[in-house]
Amino acid sequence: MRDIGIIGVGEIGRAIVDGLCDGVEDPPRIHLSPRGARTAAELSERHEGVRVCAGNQEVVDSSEIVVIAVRRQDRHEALAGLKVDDGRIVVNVMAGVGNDDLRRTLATDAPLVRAIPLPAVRERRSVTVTYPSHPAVDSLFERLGGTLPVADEAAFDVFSALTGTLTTHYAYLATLTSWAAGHGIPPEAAETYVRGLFQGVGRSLGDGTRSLRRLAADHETPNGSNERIRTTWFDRANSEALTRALDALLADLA
Ligand SMILES: NC(=O)C1=CN([C@@H]2O[C@H](COP(=O)(O)OP(=O)(O)OC[C@H]3O[C@@H](n4cnc5c(N)ncnc54)[C@H](OP(=O)(O)O)[C@@H]3O)[C@@H](O)[C@H]2O)C=CC1
Repeated sequence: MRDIGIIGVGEIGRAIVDGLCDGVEDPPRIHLSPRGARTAAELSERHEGVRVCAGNQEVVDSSEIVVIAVRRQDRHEALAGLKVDDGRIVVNVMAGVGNDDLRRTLATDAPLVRAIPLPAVRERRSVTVTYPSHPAVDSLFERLGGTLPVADEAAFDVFSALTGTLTTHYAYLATLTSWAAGHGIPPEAAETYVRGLFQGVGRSLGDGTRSLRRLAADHETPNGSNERIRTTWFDRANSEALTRALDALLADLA
């Protein structure tokens, strides 16, 4: 696919453009919506094949694949009245917006594919969940780190809920850092140390030969400090609270 359009040029729109273009020998032509003007202008200056359109209809008319990346609450304003003929392929990255909902808004018979690109598509290092599988869309996300097509929209929503846990992970690390700083460790030293510790965790996650339970056990001395924090803080009540929060998120996404 040579022509890709993006309606909604914010965080995730920008990550997709950078992933498709940065250091790529033969990048696609990319057509951006005018809103998010500063980001759109910056991207079109930085990448040769990227241009800003006069309006959202021009994005659609110029593109074989159109990525919809506005916030959920902005979708009607952004999309109502657009004409999307059946020959285009629409990629819906809006969290919590099902394809039925989007089809009503766009009133089109064009193929609609849901996708969950994450910011790491910028470095082409993130696997993108898609539903339903479509060869052109799957090959687009292959270029950005990989594609994981799933069997139905219910499975898609489960993966979508999982992606809602990322910033909690950063907040957890920030809390560890603040705790150490509260005990007199210079904040910078605390943060550098915590980042290093969990970069090690990231590397060990790359070892697919060990299950997550195995990795936890391998890092734990019986009756040691790790076992103590796991069993006294991440205890059954905490784990169940997390499960309930995920269930509630899933219910809202579905
Ligand atoms: N951030 C992430 O990691 C992920 C986000 N998503 C989904 O992607 C979507 C966008 O998220 P994110 O990039 O974080 O949000 P941002 O707020 O960063 O970007 C949304 C963009 O949409 C633009 N916009 C608003 N109204 C219109 C319109 N009428 N026509 C064209 N563009 C418009 C906004 O412009 P302006 O600034 O002028 O308002 C803004 O640039 C959401 O639905 C989210 O659920 C999905 C996966 C991951």
